[in-house]
Amino acid sequence: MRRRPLGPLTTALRGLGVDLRHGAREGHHPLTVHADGVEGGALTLDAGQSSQYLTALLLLGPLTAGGLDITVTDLVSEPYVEITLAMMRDFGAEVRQEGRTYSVAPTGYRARTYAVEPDASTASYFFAAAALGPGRSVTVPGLGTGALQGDLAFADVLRRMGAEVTVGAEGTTVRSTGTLRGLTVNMRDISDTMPTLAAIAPFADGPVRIEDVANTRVKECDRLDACAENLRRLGITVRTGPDWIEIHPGTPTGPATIATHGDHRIVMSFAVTGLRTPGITFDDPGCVKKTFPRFHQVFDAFRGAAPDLT
Ligand SMILES: O=C(O)C1=C[C@@H](OP(=O)(O)O)[C@@H](O)[C@H](O)C1
Ligand SMILES: C=C(OP(=O)(O)O)C(=O)O
Repeated sequence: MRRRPLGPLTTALRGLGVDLRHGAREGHHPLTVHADGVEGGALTLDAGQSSQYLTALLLLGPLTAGGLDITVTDLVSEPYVEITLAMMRDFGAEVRQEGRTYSVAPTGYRARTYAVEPDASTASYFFAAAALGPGRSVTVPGLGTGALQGDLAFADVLRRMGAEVTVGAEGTTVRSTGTLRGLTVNMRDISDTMPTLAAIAPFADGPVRIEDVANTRVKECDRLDACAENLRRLGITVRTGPDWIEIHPGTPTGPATIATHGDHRIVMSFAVTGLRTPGITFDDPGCVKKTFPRFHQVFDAFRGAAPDLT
């Protein structure tokens, strides 16, 4: 967490009169906030490195005294803004959007019962495993046409690669067709699934090039470098640039220990590679606890399960 850049959010909060002090390095955790409510007002924000600067401020908006007007100059991971706005409205917030300006009224929130969708980012590992085949199909119920999460679009990427994908009102099914094509894909909106795609990319019949994912370099680890490092350990040819990765077809070869860098998504992604690569182990398998503490048990059961899994 100490590596993660927070500067734009810090600047915005200080501009709103919040007394925020960083404990070690300016613009990084840890931090201390002394506050007695926030008056609100207008601000300009660069969310080109993380949508979480914007969503944090949006969530604050209803709780300010006078409301917030936030004008965004750049933005990544836009579906996370959409899901935040939808959920805020479900809890009684009023947000207007005109172009790149979000105006949040000081309504407060109303408590209610709320059903949380199954996690689409986590589903990506099982969808990717289904696309790898052979003869596999995976259905995730409760994650279908009405889903709010942008990461469900990962299923569209698998469709472009040749998998059979059905998104219905009740859920989503991915089925292998025996074909996995290479492609060039922009993952700016769905970058948490970049490692999932990288991990199955060697099995495609042509290069897989993933573009516009610079912000994956400032996640739990530098995910572009971590994917490249681990694919190379498995004997795969990989090229990377500031915001892209290109993975060439090949047969990943173990045994190999995946360098996880403490990142849950690196473990879960390379577990999918492990379905077709004997001898993959992890230097820190337990780091999946961030989002999926029982991942290894569930994935082992999946590995041995019937080919049609719900
Ligand atoms: O709002 C959120 O919970 C998230 C927003 C995205 O982050 P960035 O906008 O920082 O890319 C996403 O990658 C992250 O996993 C979760
Ligand atoms: C929460 C995640 O990402 P971030 O570190 O961007 O919050 C995640 O990868 O699940």
